[in-house]
Amino acid sequence: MTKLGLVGWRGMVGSVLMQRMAEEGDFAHVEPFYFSTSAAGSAAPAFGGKVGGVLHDAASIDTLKAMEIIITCQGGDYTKEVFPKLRAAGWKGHWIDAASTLRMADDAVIVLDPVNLDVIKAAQARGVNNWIGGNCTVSLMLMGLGGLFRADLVEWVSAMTYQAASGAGAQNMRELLAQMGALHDAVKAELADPASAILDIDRKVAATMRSADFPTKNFRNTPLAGSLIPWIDVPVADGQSKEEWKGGAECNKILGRPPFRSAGSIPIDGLCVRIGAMRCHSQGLTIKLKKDVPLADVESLIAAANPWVKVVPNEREISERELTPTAVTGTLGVPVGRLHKLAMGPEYLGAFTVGDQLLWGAAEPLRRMLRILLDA
Ligand SMILES: NC(=O)C1=CN([C@@H]2O[C@H](COP(=O)(O)OP(=O)(O)OC[C@H]3O[C@@H](n4cnc5c(N)ncnc54)[C@H](OP(=O)(O)O)[C@@H]3O)[C@@H](O)[C@H]2O)C=CC1
Ligand SMILES: N[C@@H](CC(=O)OP(=O)(O)O)C(=O)O
Repeated sequence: MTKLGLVGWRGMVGSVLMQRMAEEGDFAHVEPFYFSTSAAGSAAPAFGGKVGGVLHDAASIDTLKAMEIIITCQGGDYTKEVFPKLRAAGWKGHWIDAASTLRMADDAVIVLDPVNLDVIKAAQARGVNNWIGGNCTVSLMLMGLGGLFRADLVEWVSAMTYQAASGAGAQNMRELLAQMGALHDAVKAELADPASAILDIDRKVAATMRSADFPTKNFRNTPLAGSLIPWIDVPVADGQSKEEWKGGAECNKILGRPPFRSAGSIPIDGLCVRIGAMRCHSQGLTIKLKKDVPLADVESLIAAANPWVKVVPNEREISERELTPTAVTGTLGVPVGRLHKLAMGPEYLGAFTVGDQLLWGAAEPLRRMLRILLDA
């Protein structure tokens, strides 16, 4: 039975991964070894009905070296610290990682098999053994639009994102809820009085958001509830944030295209914005098609690309019901809607897509890569 090392299994992404592995019966195919950066020696969990013994030290290269496959959701600092030492010690096993650290490395593949199984298979044949999950926004956009890329119809894409608090981490999700609670508390009495003036309520809400007591530590001192944050991650070149840069860089790599901004790559760019959703990222997309393709054909191509994408008719009621974070959260479905040709011309397509940032955005591509390796 394949020895599988699990690192970061109790974090937010790791917990979603464990839940999905249990649901899909993946533990039946492996001998799991659980690692910890904080509690080595304590009892390991028993996901999938398999008792895992004790927690191993996630910094122990000797123990990690005995694994045939390691999946880590521990984060980039862990990868930076441990991965080079493990390879330097001669470890030849498969490394599956949620962190961005190794994504653009030449000897690593960004995995999203419903979109790039061909790239994964070719890499397996070359002996690649570093398999990295893509950025959540990127993976969710490609799950939605994969059919158009596969048909080579996309000249460029502009993605305007509406990213959930979960992308910033578990503490940020908590802080968003604390902010919502603080805003409600500030105007509770006025809300209970139907005769109160809405502009007084609004003034109090704005004052609460701007007050020094408002809980904003995790969001870099910026309120999110009742507002938004038009910057995600650090600045990079050309006026972009790193999250925006990942759109172009990672999409092209996932699709097996030349590097972003070089000949043959697809320009993909836009603005990434944090909003007060819990764990679903949404994206408003402008797509320049290579030619005028009838809308019905566009819809068929999108719908046929994978079993999880679903075209939502461009109608008000169904869009309000099915094309929202509330409808999608906790599911593997990737609805794509608002599909219509834009006023700029018949090659310009408007679209809106929503996806769970912790499932297809993080855990699911890793889980599926594990199965590809186990089934090889
Ligand atoms: N959040 C996201 O949207 C995405 C994250 N990623 C990547 O995954 C990495 C992990 O992200 P995420 O899961 O959000 O990180 P978490 O902070 O939830 O978990 C990371 C680690 O923190 C330790 N930890 C300390 N206190 C707790 C606690 N109270 N509950 C659970 N774990 C705790 C655990 O390590 P230990 O058990 O060893 O103590 C855990 O494995 C990120 O750094 C990023 O690289 C990738 C895609 C999306
Ligand atoms: N940066 C993403 C989440 C994330 O972890 O991305 P990456 O895996 O590329 O570091 C967000 O804030 O929504």
